[in-house]
Amino acid sequence: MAWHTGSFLKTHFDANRDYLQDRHYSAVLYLNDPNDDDPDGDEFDKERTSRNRNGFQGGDLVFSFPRNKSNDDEESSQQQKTTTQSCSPSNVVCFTDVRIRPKAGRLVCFPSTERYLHRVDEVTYGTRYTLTLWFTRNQTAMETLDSLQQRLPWVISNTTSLDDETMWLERILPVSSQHGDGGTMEQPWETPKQAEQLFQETMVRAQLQWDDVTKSGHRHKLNHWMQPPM
Ligand SMILES: O=C(O)CCC(=O)C(=O)O
Ligand SMILES: [Fe+2]
Repeated sequence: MAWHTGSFLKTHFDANRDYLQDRHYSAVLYLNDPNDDDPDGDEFDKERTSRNRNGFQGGDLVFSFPRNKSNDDEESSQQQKTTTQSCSPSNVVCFTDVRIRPKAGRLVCFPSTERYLHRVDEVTYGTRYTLTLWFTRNQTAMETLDSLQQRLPWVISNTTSLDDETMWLERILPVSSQHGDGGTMEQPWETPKQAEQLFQETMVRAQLQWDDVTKSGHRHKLNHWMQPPM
C-alpha cells in the first residue's frame, strides 16, 4: 500500500467490524525508509536514510495502551525515546503511546483486538510503502487458492473495462478503506508499482466506489470480499 503525503489513519483496532472478527493477528511490513534521521539508528541507518530521497516524513505507527493513572512506573531511558503519556480531555482515560518508526524491512506484529489500539500519523512528505497482512485462527476464514479462484469471476464481472492490474487494485481499495474512521477514504491505497502513475485516478475511483457501496446496499458483497484476506 502506498501512503502518499497527507495520508493517515485514525486510532482503531483491526478487528473493529462484525465482518472482521476473523482477524486475529495483524502484521505490517515496512517497505521503504523514511528520509529523515532516525534518532535510534546506528551510523549505517543514518547514512542510509539521509541518502534516501525517495523516502517520506511522518507516518509513525503509534499504539495507545490504556493505563491506570495511579500506575506511573518509571520508564527506562530506552523506552522514553518512543513512549509518551496522554490522557483524554476529562482525564478519565490515560494512554501510554508507543511510537514505531517505519523503516525498510521492519516487521510489526500484534493482535487485532481492541487492546491494541493504534493509528498512523500523517505522512508529511513523500510516500510510505507498506505490506499489511492479517492472520486468522479460523480455518474456514483462511485464504486458499480455491477461495481466490472462486472470487475471481465476481471480481471480473464487476470491473469489465479495466486491465488486470487495475482490476485487482479496484477490489483492493475498498477493502482497505473500511477500518479507521468508519468509511471515509483518506488514503490512496495502491500497489507500489502503480503508485505514481495511478495516484490521481485511483483516489477518485476509490472514493466513488466506497460511496456507491455504502449508499446502494452492496455492503454484503463487499463484506464477502473482505473476509477472506484475513
Ligand atoms: O501502516 C501501518 O503502520 C499500520 C496500518 C494499519 O493500522 C492498518 O492497516 O490497519
Ligand atoms: Fe490497523
